Amino acid sequence: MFSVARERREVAPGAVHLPGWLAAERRRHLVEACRDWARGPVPMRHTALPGGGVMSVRTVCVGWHWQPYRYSRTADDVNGAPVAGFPEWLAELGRAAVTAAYGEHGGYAPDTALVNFYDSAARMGMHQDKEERSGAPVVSLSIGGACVFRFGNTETRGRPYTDVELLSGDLFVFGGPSRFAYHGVPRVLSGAGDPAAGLESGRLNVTLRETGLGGRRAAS
Ligand SMILES: O=C(O)CCC(=O)C(=O)O
Ligand SMILES: [Fe+2]
Repeated sequence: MFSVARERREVAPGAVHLPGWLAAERRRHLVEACRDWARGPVPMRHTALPGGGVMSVRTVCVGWHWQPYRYSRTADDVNGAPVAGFPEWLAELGRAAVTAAYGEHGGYAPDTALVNFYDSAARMGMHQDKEERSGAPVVSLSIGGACVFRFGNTETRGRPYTDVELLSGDLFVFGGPSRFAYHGVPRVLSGAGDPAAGLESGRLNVTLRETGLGGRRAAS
């Protein structure tokens, strides 16, 4: 079969795409962890938006709970439960990811993860990740069906932007001058999942961030 080589690419200054970074074993482990987090103490749900709608992706958070547009330790817009602890292995994975992107991790200490599940119809509009009080990079890990990831600029939701295809195992890190760039997922391209990683259908995306909000909550 003819295949197009996918290589490391700096999409914008500080925004790096590393195709196929997560090996099968790590993908499997991450899928299993996401399944555990989705079971509770806070269930995976469609986040309610202030305008009355809901997001099409389903989300569960680790370390800190994100709701539009703040972080808290309890899932006040879901069931009020304390969010699952942020495990050390996930922080280590984040440091390895930043090192892979930039050559060093600079003491990266992520303390929250947003786990998003996309079915074939789900999408995410252009937004900034800006509730964090830290300029540390965002680490984005994708597993499952391919999607179009749109990475833009820090000024507007519109052009210029670059559309990147994210496949299972891809890493995307955005920091430095790109940390507060608008980005989104205009469409999912495949509902195939990643059966080798234990994901039968859909797409999982995990973003790691430093909230800058205080001490880490240890996993129990
Ligand atoms: O699903 C993705 O690739 C991006 C997710 C995202 O931007 C977010 O959770 O803030
Ligand atoms: Fe985001």
